Amino acid sequence: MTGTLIRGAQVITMDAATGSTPVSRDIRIDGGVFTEIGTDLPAQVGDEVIDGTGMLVTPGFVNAHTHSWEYLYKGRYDNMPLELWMLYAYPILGGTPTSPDIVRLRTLMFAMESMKNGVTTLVDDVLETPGQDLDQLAAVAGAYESIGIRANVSGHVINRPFVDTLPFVADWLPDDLVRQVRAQPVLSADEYLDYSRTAFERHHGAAGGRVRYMLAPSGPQRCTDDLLVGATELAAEYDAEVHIHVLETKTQAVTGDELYGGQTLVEHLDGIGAMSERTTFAHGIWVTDEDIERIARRGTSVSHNAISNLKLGSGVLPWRRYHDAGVNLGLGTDGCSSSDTPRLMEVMKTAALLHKVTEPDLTRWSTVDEVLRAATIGGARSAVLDGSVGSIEVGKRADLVMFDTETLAFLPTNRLENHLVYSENGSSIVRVMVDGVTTVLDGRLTLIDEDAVIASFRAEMPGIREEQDRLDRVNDAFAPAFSRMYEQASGMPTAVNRWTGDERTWVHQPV
Ligand SMILES: Nc1nc2[nH]cnc2c(=O)[nH]1
Repeated sequence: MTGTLIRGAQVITMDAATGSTPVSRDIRIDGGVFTEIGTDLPAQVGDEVIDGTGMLVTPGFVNAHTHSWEYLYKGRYDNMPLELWMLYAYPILGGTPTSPDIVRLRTLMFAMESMKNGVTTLVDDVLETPGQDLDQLAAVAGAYESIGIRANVSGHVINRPFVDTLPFVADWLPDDLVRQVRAQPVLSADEYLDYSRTAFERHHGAAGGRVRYMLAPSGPQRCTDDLLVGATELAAEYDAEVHIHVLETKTQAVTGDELYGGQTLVEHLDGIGAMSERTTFAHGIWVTDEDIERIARRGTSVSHNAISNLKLGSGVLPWRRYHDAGVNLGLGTDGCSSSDTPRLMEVMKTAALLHKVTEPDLTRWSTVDEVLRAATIGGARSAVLDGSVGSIEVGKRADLVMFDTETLAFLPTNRLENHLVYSENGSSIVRVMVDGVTTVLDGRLTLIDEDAVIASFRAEMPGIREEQDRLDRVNDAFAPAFSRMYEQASGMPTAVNRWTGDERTWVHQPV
């Protein structure tokens, strides 16, 4: 067999000509790339021919921001704002190291659920134990190699004491607890960059380019400036993504005032040279108009993580203002502890609905076209950078999702693109391809034994749960201080809703 020919499908190409409007096309794939797209294409000798009648084919979806390790805590926490939730989900005094076996299993579980939902590329900001264990990173990268998905893996790092990355909290905590937290080891910038160089050499471009390493300073207020600048420079050397959480919560906006003398976190990052077209900001909710202009000017992308932002009560990203400024947006699920799902289609639907509530002027509501763009080429541009994925065009990597439209979700097939975003949840997916290889067929993974993975994962879960219960009890000691800090920060004016004086109005309300 040489190539694959998909005949007579409805195709959302996301190319410049037809965008998100379905058109009838044949698609030929060879050597992992789309080689021909047209009508009445002849099959070549040895081609596998797939009947596309009644099928909708889209580019593979890109999850532009997630944390695979949180798969273990799906459904575990609820009704906590980010700062309190992070205390539990990211144990402040450090968790126990996780074995590479568990890392591999949880990554596979996460990737299985992602890919069955049409995700062909994901940006996995993996948090590992302090010290950044390369064996764990190898387990994550290896899992993605074996399951056939395209992935960026990090390198997530916090290198300032956690209590100093948040406003006020140290004031509320007993001194001995603050001392304990400050005594925790943190990586120096050089240690992180050395680790990252090794990770680049081992993983960047593995599996024919499918697996890439990225740098992931957790947030400007969580990292030293030399680490942020060093990461930006190293990313340029390896042409890799730099992934940073920025202005997810009002508390973080207050932090900017406290740490950077009234500068916003975006101003600070720009001022030290830590923003470029390789940078993606995760969240980007509490931004000023000027921040958005800076983001546009630097060509930095933003990942919109609508469901996680709702679940943690963080706020709503200013979708229309980003579009007005021409900022490239992707969509992300965030981790399964703050969103409970790696299914990007849920984020697509939420993003399409949410911004109809936040914008009173209906000409400024979110559209299906914008959502599909963010879920495909927008996310791809932020993650893969070189334009080789994200749309169905000749020469691009052959990542696609095929939906059966003769299903309850798609019938009566009025406008397929609307059904895709508003009616379908992944249940009509019959095939997923990455690099021209079928990775999901009729609801089953093709490259790994998913039943065996699930069985092993289930066997590990009781021990994992017990350890997390123990850590929760340790972290309970910090919770009251974190709650008070959250309340205090929430009540404060911030850079994004500052009193303007003359006009006597509040400006830039994010919702
Ligand atoms: N939502 C969210 N998840 C995280 N995981 C690690 N850091 C963060 C963060 O800042 N926000």
